Amino acid sequence: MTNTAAIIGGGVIGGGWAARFLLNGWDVRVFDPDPEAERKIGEVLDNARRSLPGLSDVPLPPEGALSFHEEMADAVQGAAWIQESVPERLDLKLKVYKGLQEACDPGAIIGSSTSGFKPSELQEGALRPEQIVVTHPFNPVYLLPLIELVPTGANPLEMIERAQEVLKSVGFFPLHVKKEIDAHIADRFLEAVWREALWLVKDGVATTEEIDEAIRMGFGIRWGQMGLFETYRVAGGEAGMRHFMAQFGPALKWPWTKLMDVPEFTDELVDLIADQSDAQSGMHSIRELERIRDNNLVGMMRALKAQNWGAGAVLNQHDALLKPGALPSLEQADLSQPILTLSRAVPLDWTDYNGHMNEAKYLEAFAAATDRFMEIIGCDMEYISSGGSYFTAENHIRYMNEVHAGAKIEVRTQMLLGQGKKLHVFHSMYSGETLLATGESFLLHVSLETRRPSPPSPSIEAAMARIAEAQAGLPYPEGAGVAIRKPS
Ligand SMILES: NC(=O)C1=CN([C@@H]2O[C@H](COP(=O)(O)OP(=O)(O)OC[C@H]3O[C@@H](n4cnc5c(N)ncnc54)[C@H](O)[C@@H]3O)[C@@H](O)[C@H]2O)C=CC1
Ligand SMILES: C[N+](C)(C)CC(=O)CC(=O)[O-]
Repeated sequence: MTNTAAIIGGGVIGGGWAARFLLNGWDVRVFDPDPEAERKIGEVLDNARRSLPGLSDVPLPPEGALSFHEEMADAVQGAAWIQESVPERLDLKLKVYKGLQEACDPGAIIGSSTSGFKPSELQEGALRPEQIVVTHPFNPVYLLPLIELVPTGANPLEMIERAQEVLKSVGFFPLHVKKEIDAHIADRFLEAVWREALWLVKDGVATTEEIDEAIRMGFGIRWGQMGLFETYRVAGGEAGMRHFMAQFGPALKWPWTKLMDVPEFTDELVDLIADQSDAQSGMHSIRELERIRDNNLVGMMRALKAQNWGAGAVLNQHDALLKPGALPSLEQADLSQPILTLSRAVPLDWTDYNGHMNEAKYLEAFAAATDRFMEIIGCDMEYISSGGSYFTAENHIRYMNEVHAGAKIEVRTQMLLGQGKKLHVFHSMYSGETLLATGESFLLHVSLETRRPSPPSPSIEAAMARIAEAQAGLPYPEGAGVAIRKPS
């Protein structure tokens, strides 16, 4: 079966699924009766294209093909994954499964984005209940990794494992919810917080803005990296969770929450909340807020990536899945040409107030290209842990063209000198055929013990000699060896 996904319902969530699959190389076929669906998905895709590819430090596969279909039966033909994201109404979802199961491949996985229905409710009366499973995502689906994967006993183990594999392959973190329950796991928390927040506004204790500050200035950031239990374990000090529970256990019986005591959802309450929300955020359009949200999420997730923690660890695992074949080794590269040493998309957090990639990030990209060149000649992590490495002695960057978030960039590296302890490389950065910048670096091989220059291993010498011989015919690059001229 090809990597084809069918998206049934292309609103906020279906659009996010479409973007996630497309940008990970899947063909996507959409069915949505809304005449505006194509435009709406286009806008979600614009957001996804600027934010998702740069989350990876390796290139994503080439984008898949997107098509829109007038008939649901046509959209699901040949699809390995069918994602249902129609409005949260059980009768509508059941009707949709009936129609699509008559036309789809019996081996295809049918995932439902339902926020709260149990999978057994979705499977009831279905032609093939074993095909249907809850795959509950989080908005924005193209950035957030969590999928609550909720099967029932009707779903074969093989299908659950295949679903996990597909979800991981497009960068998700499938959380297998082993016991079905209304609203799964995460939405139960969101409901509890939402309910309490409605009370606080209704009773005039806090405005919508004050509640948002209470979340984002404190526990919201903390939750994003450690969740609830690990955070509270740390809050218990050296005695950990037991001490935390002893200290705060009694508070559970104090009037700290109203919980199931739901405020009456009157027009007055809706007006109060909506008016406060307009006063808080009405100066931004929804598209602007989506972009602000995406900028922040990308920055936070890439910070977690550097720590290899939480959502950041999931991103690293996805990079590892994509990595094979991304950059050539010494044996694979055409050594007679500058060697491909970096291929990636510009991350959102590399852009600045001028709306383009910041000057400092060119050095970050060239430094990554130098690291890759070191790996190619044999100065990899294993070699470095044996005590040898390179230190950079000098860099010179020329900026020629600007580049924006999401654009694919490549760096090709020519070795100008690789002899003894000296390594002199010239990097050229491209977006397509456009030369964006050049970066020239001079490095010295060092002993990490003495911190002084030292000769490299014979195998590094040999690799450099091979490249020097192969690249001997290349012209000396225009721009190499130059510096900023004295103003005349
Ligand atoms: N919006 C959110 O924050 C989240 C929503 N969900 C769930 O995702 C599902 C979809 O929600 P949203 O995308 O927010 O709703 P939405 O209203 O933005 O999109 C629903 C789409 O389904 C289309 N549709 C209606 N009937 C259809 C049919 N018979 N066949 C195909 N398409 C049809 C509509 O035209 C619309 O484009 C719901 O089950 C919801 O609970 C899950 C996670 C988060
Ligand atoms: C509000 N909601 C129940 C639709 C939320 C979700 O289902 C998940 C999310 O993205 O917050």
